[in-house]
Amino acid sequence: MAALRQLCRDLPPPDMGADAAITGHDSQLTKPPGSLGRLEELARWAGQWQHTDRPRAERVDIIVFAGNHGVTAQGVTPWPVDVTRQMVANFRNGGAAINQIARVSGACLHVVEVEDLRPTADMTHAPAMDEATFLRALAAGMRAVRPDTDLLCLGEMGIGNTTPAAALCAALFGGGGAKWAGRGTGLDDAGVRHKAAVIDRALHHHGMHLTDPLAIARCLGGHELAAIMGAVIAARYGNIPVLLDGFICTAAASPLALLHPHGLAHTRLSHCSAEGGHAHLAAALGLSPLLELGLRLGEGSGAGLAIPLVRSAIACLCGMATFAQARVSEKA
Ligand SMILES: O=C(O)c1ccc[n+]([C@@H]2O[C@H](COP(=O)([O-])O)[C@@H](O)[C@H]2O)c1
Ligand SMILES: Cc1cc2nc[nH]c2cc1C
Repeated sequence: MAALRQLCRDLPPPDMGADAAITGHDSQLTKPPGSLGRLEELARWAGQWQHTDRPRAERVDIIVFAGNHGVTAQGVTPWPVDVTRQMVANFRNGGAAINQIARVSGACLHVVEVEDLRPTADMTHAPAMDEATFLRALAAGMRAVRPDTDLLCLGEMGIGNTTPAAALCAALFGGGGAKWAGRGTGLDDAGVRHKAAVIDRALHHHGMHLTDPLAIARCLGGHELAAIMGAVIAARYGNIPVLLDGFICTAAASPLALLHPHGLAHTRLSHCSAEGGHAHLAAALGLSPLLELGLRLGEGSGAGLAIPLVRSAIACLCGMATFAQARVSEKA
């Protein structure tokens, strides 16, 4: 745990030389300054973290981390837990939404069954993971990041995982179960109230241990959430910008924001999920979503949909003519 904490404290900074070069080049391109809006910032972000003034998004990976959750014993999801394994098979057979989005976006999809889909402990009675399991799940996420990736999209699959995600948010940012519990895969109002009460019970059970972001991630998180955090850390050390997906994915990365003042600077939030807690979480982290499509699927779907935005941003930065090259007059 001490080594992990140090790794989080020592996260490398962006390349501000690349940033300055991109800003200079962008000002020469044949468009009114600022007219590409957030695309200009996206291209600069990619360059800062790839450490180059000519960023690329050719090799794009989408990794879906799958895991199961002991807290499903508390009736927090309307779906049977077997659906996690069944959906993993569906990903492998090409039949899920993310397979179609990955194909259209030109990304390579990888699926990782974290801890072989064994469930975590029920967080209302015990820490979801012991230290060894938490570190193993985190390391699985780190290993899944390929060093030659230009851009990494993260997603998850895990029946019941909106509950650990909401519990994590409540412990990290305050507000209790009622603020963070949402409908997930389709709970009704009574189901959401029950889920909020389950979260409050877990928070109460772990109360005295919940001051440290890593302890929170271990006691209230999940295997696939820990793996996502590992992947976000590995990407930072590997100079790979990251697109986060929905509520669970963002919650999984959140401990890093409290362990390092710029812990999530190499990430962008691809979209704002319809899961109620996601907008609260984006606000707490100061992240502004790229898309708002009413998605609440997970699987990395929102991250996959944002790939063309990053590609377009980079294509404009690297492919546009300058005023001099195109013989276009500059602003008077
Ligand atoms: O990405 C999101 O914001 C999101 C919001 C609601 C549900 N999900 C997906 O639904 C599953 C968890 O929902 P639940 O109701 O079983 O906790 C899990 O597989 C997630 O990928 C995902
Ligand atoms: C069918 C189904 C597909 C999913 N994909 C991500 N989470 C999911 C949850 C369910 C229930």
